[in-house]
Amino acid sequence: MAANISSDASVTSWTKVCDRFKREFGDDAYQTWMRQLAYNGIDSGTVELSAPTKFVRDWIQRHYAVRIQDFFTSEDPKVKNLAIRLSVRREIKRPEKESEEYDVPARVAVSSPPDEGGALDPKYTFDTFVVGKSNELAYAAAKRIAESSEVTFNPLFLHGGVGLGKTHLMHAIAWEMRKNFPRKRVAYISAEKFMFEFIAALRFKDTHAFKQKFRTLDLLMVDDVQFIANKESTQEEFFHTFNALVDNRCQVIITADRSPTDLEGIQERIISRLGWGLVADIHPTDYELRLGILQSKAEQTANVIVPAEVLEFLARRITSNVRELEGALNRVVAYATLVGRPITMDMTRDVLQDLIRANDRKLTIDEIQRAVADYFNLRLSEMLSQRRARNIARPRQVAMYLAKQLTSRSLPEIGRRFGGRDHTTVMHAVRKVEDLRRDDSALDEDITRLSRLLEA
Ligand SMILES: Nc1ncnc2c1ncn2[C@@H]1O[C@H](COP(=O)(O)OP(=O)(O)OP(=O)(O)O)[C@@H](O)[C@H]1O
Repeated sequence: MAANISSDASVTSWTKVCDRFKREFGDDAYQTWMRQLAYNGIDSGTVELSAPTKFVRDWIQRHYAVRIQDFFTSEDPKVKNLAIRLSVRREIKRPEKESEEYDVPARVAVSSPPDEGGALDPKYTFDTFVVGKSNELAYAAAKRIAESSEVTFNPLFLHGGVGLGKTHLMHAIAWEMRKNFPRKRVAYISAEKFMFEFIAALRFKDTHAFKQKFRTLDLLMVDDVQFIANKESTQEEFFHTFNALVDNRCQVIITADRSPTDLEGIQERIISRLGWGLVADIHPTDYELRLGILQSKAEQTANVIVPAEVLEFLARRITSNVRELEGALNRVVAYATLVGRPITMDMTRDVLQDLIRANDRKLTIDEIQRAVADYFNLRLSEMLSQRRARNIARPRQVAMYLAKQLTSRSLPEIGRRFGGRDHTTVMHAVRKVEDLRRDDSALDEDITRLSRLLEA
């Protein structure tokens, strides 16, 4: 514990930090989280705070600690670290299971109903969801649930990486259900909120109301179920809720960032149940889908024309996820609107410098070899062989050329990766292809297309 460190000046800093927190994150976050912290002072450049429970501490650590430290540093540049310790616990009566989850901020409402459509985002509908190879199964399953009065598969488990449209699809189902079956009780809740409500119910000894609320639904959607990993008692309740709903022929839809079998820290029996119905994976987007999504978003952007080459450029370069892709388009549109100039390629590159750099992925020689072999209908083994037939040697030279152009590998290294060839062979291939590109427009086009594919 820091000694003699809570001087008047540092207490004033704490007050200012609290004010800044409130301004940046709002009063709710302040009341729920920040107010739970006690300020102990600053010791050798480390701010010492204490939290009443591990849960609160971890939450603040994960969501707010970086900003809290920034606020302190801007008050006092000598602050270099932030330590949040657990304060001495007051005793509370615990439910059956020992778990870190029980202490919750008193403000979490016990009686609030699940979001029965109320908090749904009006932009997330089936109409605004662009379908491609990577998400067609998830889309079809979502549509089926929203349109049919029968439960055909239960649960629907949607999984995929961040920002690929899982939440969008859930909201779309809720909207559509509202339209098709207005009397059905549909609830959408994040697993995080489910946990909060459950903990609050325990705290206020109101688990009966909690159970009632969830077990009388026609459709329950739980987003980001990975959140309840290692939260034993929440899992317990989730499992019972889930079973009760399925037994009542109520549709359950779950999303997660990975497949049921890859979920860690979730009880085996839950994992096995999650896999009972339909498991639909949303894969990362391909170029065509990214372009389709951008075109659709650009059409919804009033008053600003986004040139096709800008959309193509974004679809090629921002590959991480749809949320980032959307963000990139929004940034360019906002900039153009602000400065009152039409959107151009130069402007786009300029505005998105950081994002483009972050998305620049390292292409490997192996990827190039596979792509070229595919493109020219060869087997990879043929490409790497010693055969000199023109239909094999030429693609091999093209692949070496692309490896030189698109990676930072040295000539000897590229040679080694092409069946142990000498660096002079690679040099010869690069020059040969450069010459051919000038004279052979068909080959030139092939190479342009291949580069695009590889860089997309
Ligand atoms: N196929 C699509 N068509 C149109 N918009 C999409 C599509 N996929 C994703 N989006 C948009 O991308 C953004 C991120 O999607 P969403 O929030 O649904 O992702 P998520 O998979 O739930 O991510 P997370 O795991 O981070 O919660 C949203 O604005 C959504 O509308």
